[in-house]
Amino acid sequence: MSVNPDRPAEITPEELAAQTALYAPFTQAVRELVDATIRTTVDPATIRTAQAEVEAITARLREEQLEGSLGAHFGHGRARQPWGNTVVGLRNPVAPPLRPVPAGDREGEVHAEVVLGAAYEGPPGLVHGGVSSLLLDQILGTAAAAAGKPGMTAYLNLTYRRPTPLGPLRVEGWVDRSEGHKTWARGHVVGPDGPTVEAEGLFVLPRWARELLARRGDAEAPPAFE
Ligand SMILES: CCCCCCCCCCCCCC(=O)SCCNC(=O)CCNC(=O)[C@H](O)C(C)(C)COP(=O)(O)OP(=O)(O)OC[C@H]1O[C@@H](n2cnc3c(N)ncnc32)[C@H](O)[C@@H]1OP(=O)(O)O
Repeated sequence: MSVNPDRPAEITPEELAAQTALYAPFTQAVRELVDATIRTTVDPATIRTAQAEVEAITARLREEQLEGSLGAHFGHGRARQPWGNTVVGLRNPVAPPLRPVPAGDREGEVHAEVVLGAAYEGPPGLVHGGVSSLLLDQILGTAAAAAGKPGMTAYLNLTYRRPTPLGPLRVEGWVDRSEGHKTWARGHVVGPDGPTVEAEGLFVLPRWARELLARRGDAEAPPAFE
């Protein structure tokens, strides 16, 4: 986790809400810019003008910025905000974003509705296989964390049953079983015609985290990432 000494790790729910209201629409606007960049058919002069405008905005934003990545150092209580995360990050325009919510009745089960547009294309008109893997890694990890057994991905096995079309999709994850610090999770991407990609993965609470918890006498669980 990266730490920015200028920003407090503990912020109030009100400050969290204010930052969410500020950054969520800004990030969405940049996401729209990416989609428009891919799909625009305007004339060459307009492209050059737009490029200069985008470069000017980038320069303005770089006048003040963090060193390194955003990390997940701030939040309220035990909840940390992974706002730079490439799948769920509220401040990351690369994130589709995925918004997993508790669902179903399997252990740790979480679902996320998502619309993947032109930015996530692999084969023409279809979702890139690596993007499906990205979403499944996150949702399986979230399921493990939701079950109170957070961990890092040790392995992730994927079976691509059929092509995944761009457009509206659902991503589901749940815990299959666990033994101590090891949790096996399963999940799939569901398209208009049913599951397209299936995943099975192992999530391990790393040795350093286990040792940290042992030093604290197991009094405190690992941080929860919202
Ligand atoms: C701090 C937690 C973070 C929580 C984040 C929640 C956010 C949710 C969303 C995030 C979603 C996004 C998620 C991401 O993107 S996570 C980013 C992608 N993943 C990584 O970068 C992980 C890199 N690898 C490691 O850090 C360590 O190797 C891990 C953590 C995996 C093991 O750790 P560590 O080296 O310290 O522990 P250990 O050596 O004592 O091994 C422990 C046990 O595990 C067994 N084993 C290990 N590897 C394998 C394997 N490949 N197959 C089968 N078994 C395996 C091993 O045999 C042993 O078993 P046992 O002898 O005890 O029975």
